[in-house]
Amino acid sequence: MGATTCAAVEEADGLELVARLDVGDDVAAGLKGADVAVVFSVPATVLEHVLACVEAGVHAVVGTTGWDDERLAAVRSALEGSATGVLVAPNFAIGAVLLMEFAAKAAPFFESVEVVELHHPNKVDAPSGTAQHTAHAIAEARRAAGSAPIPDATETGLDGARGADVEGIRVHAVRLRGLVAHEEVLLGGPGEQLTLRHDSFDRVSFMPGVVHAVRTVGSRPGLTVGLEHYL
Ligand SMILES: NC(=O)C1=CN([C@@H]2O[C@H](COP(=O)(O)OP(=O)(O)OC[C@H]3O[C@@H](n4cnc5c(N)ncnc54)[C@H](OP(=O)(O)O)[C@@H]3O)[C@@H](O)[C@H]2O)C=CC1
Ligand SMILES: O=C(O)C1=N[C@H](C(=O)O)C[C@H](O)C1
Repeated sequence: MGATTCAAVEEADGLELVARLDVGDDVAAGLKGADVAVVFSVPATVLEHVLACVEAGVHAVVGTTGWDDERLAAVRSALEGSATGVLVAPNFAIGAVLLMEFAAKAAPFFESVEVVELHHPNKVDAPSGTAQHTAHAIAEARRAAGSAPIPDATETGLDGARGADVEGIRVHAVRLRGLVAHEEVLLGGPGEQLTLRHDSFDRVSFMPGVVHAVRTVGSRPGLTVGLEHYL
């Protein structure tokens, strides 16, 4: 993602690539002269990198996954009283953002909803950040609508066979050579099924969203989670 992002920024009107940082580089020194940093590193170091951006007053567009409430709270707290903006977006593909919105809209109308994410086998985290964001959006929509719990989604007694439980939504992770990044949301009711699917066949699919975020983050102080808030 780092290399694809650098190429996209170099091609984008009005943007200038001022540095590329990799493992071992001095992040604080690399941020000098930058307005915005784009972060696609690894879950283990992403918080440290984002806090370095906040400390330097550099806006951050963050694609790295593996976030939890505690780490997001640390970013929020570092940003208090600051004009700096941070966007943490689990997926920059416009189609994936729309899939999440469509899934949340449809979720209260079906008895059962499950999420299947499918990725290349080099992915280090599971379930994907996108699948977790999707499950949270579905759970929130069902709560708001007063939907009943999904049958057979919690306390199944079938550990390892029914995927992860994310807020009462079952999320399944497939890792397969040849795949890039894909997600399906399956919604079932008596006698019918709705399937929503998004496929990223190439990493260029994330670039329009990344470039839009780079152009927008400076006008959005504080922490934003999800590209949908910038569209
Ligand atoms: N939000 C979105 O739309 C997308 C998000 N992602 C997420 O982005 C992240 C990166 O994905 P991807 O590019 O495929 O993964 P890669 O493994 O290809 O890249 C990770 C990069 O981080 C570097 N890195 C590792 N440790 C450090 C460190 N301590 N400091 C700085 N850099 C480090 C790696 O360097 P080296 O190779 O030298 O180890 C590598 O260049 C993942 O969390 C993934 O889920 C991916 C695609 C889209
Ligand atoms: O690691 C990946 O490749 C991807 N990671 C993100 C995620 O975890 O959701 C976004 C996309 O699915 C590609």
